[in-house]
Amino acid sequence: MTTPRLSVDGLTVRFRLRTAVVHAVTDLSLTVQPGELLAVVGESGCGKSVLAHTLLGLLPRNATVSGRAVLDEDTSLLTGRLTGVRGRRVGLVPQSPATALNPVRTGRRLLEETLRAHGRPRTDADRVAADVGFDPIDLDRYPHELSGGMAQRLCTALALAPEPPLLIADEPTTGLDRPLVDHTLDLLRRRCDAGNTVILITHDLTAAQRVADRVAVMYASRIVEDQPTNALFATPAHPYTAGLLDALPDRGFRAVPGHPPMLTALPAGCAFAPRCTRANDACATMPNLSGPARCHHPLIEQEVAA
Ligand SMILES: Nc1ncnc2c1ncn2[C@@H]1O[C@H](COP(=O)(O)OP(=O)(O)OP(=O)(O)O)[C@@H](O)[C@H]1O
Ligand code: NI
Repeated sequence: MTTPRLSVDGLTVRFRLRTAVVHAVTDLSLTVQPGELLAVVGESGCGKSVLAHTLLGLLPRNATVSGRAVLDEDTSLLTGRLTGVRGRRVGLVPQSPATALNPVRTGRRLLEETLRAHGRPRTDADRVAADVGFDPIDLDRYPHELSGGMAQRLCTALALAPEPPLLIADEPTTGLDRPLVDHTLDLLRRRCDAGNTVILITHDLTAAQRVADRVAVMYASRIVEDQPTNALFATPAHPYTAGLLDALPDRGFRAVPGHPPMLTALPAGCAFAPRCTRANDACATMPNLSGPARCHHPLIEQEVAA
């Protein structure tokens, strides 16, 4: 099975509530090549998990989706009929492992069922568990007998068991100690080095820096910057990206002042403008992508150095 390329084009997701519409993902485009590890970062509520669920066809009934998401040339992720294909080709490490695990099955049973469903021997269970740092002895426990970090690793093992060429890992290191965080990140990196594709959703920029080839920064439902990892950390172009980097412990520890806007009431122009020290009248209209960033006045290299 060759690894597909993922192309997302103009993806837009809305949720209808009784009195409002949530703009969860807006006009989002990206391409992930085979062997590439793309990190998607951004503050809580910016639409990262909705993006993941959309690619897996897991949206609730109050959602409407437009745009395109295609694996290879022929496999559209957004058509319900291709669920079987998707199940084998796209894996998800869910953000909330505790609620994702069937409570009446032991870890071993869950893992063996997944392996068998994908034509792999049950006897692989111990190895798949050990690979993610889950002690095979603990496979005989039920989900409620697992710590948050153990449930997290079991979910990672379940997502990897079918050996999906595209894995979307939504905050896969939550609840893990530093050594297990690094173990998980390195495991994802090795998958890419073997030719698979990974999308790592994380609020942890240090994690992204450690393993990602590219980083996409989301703000208020849109990608506002998309750059190779080294370039993004050395010369962020969007003021929001620069703000996220300034919040890192080794870079000044200054959080971006203010809060993201409500996704039910987004402004017509740049949604970051109210928090942006560079904002001016131009920001009342939505900026196009200029270079790597969607901004009317992106930072230039000299400013980043200053
Ligand atoms: N089923 C739904 N109905 C209405 N709104 C929803 C639904 N699912 C998600 N949302 C909203 O969509 C927005 C994006 O949520 P999402 O879970 O993608 O954020 P996130 O970037 O993953 O945040 P976090 O870092 O906290 O996980 C939020 O405002 C959320 O409340
Ligand atoms: Ni999320």
